[in-house]
Formats: sequence, structure tokens, C-alpha cells
Amino acid sequence: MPALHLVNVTLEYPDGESTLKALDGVNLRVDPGSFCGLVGPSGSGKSSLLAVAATLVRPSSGIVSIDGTDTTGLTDAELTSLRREKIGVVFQQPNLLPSLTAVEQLIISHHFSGKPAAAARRRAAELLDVVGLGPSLNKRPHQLSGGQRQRVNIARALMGQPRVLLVDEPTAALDHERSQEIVQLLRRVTDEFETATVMVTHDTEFLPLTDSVATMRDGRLSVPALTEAGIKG
Ligand SMILES: Nc1ncnc2c1ncn2[C@@H]1O[C@H](COP(=O)(O)OP(=O)(O)OP(=O)(O)O)[C@@H](O)[C@H]1O
Repeated sequence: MPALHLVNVTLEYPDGESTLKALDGVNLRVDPGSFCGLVGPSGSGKSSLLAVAATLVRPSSGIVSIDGTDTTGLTDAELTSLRREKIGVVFQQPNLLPSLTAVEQLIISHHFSGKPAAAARRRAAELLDVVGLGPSLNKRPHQLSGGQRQRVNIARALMGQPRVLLVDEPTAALDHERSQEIVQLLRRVTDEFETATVMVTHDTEFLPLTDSVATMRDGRLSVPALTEAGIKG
């Protein structure tokens, strides 16, 4: 079963007298443990696809399924809870709170989920270990490098044990070596946590670390036919 499944998804924005199709009949299926690269020119709809897959924006038509659940009929409250449990999002900028330590950045994101604080702290420490920041869990953002801040960002996205991990340009602010390390980390996380991972990127040199590459153009997505990794359009 795909962890992320988009079927004939369209997203329209008003554009003067007419409408602009940011997404135009998009089909995408990503199975657990698959890492999908998403490329395409500026304005082609990549961020729109991530926003719809993250259930932050409802499509104009089509179906978005997360871990077998069709999200179409869900209320906003149900979507919020599904997102918290099943979807991790990593934005380009880590958006860490300056006054909090690395471990607190992870815990605060789960503050309202009703889980016991001790369990959240334990999971946060484990995840920081996974991303290689075990020794830095009490450091604040200004004491961390750009690459380390992005690692905190990735660890934070894993707090809810997501089935789907959506990553927007994670290497945009990093040098070549740090960029490579971040994409390698996303590959490892995808394998270890069996997330269905979609990463928007301009860095085509890291695409060999993914299982499949989908290309966006004018709101339309082209994906390779079925690959061994189980991604198909
Ligand atoms: N909130 C919005 N209202 C109206 N139009 C929008 C909105 N968000 C995006 N668009 C339009 O939808 C199209 C797709 O935009 P989107 O940001 O998804 O592309 P992108 O491929 O992510 O671009 P970039 O690589 O520059 O981030 C563009 O024409 C954009 O102007």
C-alpha cells in the first residue's frame, strides 16, 4: 500500500478573470521506504504539490491519501491530527526558536499532542542521536552550524513517527559537503523509518541517492513508470 497517493489532483488559483492550474491532474504514488526526488523549473508547482501532500492545502479536485486514508472528507481537526501523526515536513529554513535547545525544539512541536513529557524527551534525544547530534542536544541554534540546524529540523519532523516525509529544498542554504550529508541523512532516515519521502531539490547531483525522480512542468507531473522501488505515476 502506498504511504502517499495522489490521484488526479488539481489545484487552481484565481488568476484575474481566469484560473491558474498550479497542479493539473497530478498522479503520484510513493511506497514506504521510497525516496522520491521532485525537480522542475521555478513556478512549475513543486511547492504546491508538497502543500497538498502535506494536507495543508486542499486540492480543487482529486484524491490525496495518506497511509491508506482518503483525506477528502476529513474535517480540519481530523486533518490536523492526521498531519501530526503521519506527516513530517522539512522546510528550506529550519525556523528554530532562538531561545530553545535542540532537544526542546523537538519537544515543543509535540507539546500539544498530549503525550507524556518524559516520553517526548526520550524520543527527542533518540532522534537527535539518529541525526548525529547526540552530543549537541543542549545547544541552542546559534551554537549550531547551518548543517546541524537542518539536522534538528529533520529530527523534529520525525517526532510524530511519520509515514510520509516531505522535504522542500533542504540544501538551499548549505555548501556542497553539508548538502551531500543532508541528502545522505534523508536517504538513511527513509530506509530506517520506512517513510515515503519526497524531496524538492535543484541539486540534481544528489538525485542518484533517491529511488526515483519526478519532474514538474506547468503543474503537470511526469514520473517514470514503475520502478523497483515502487514509485509510479
Ligand atoms: N497562494 C497562491 N495564490 C495564487 N497563485 C499561487 C499561489 N501559490 C502558488 N501560486 C502559483 O502557482 C504556480 C506554482 O507555484 P509553486 O510555488 O507551487 O511552484 P514551485 O515549482 O514550487 O516554484 P519555486 O521553485 O519557485 O518555489 C505559480 O504560477 C505560482 O505563481
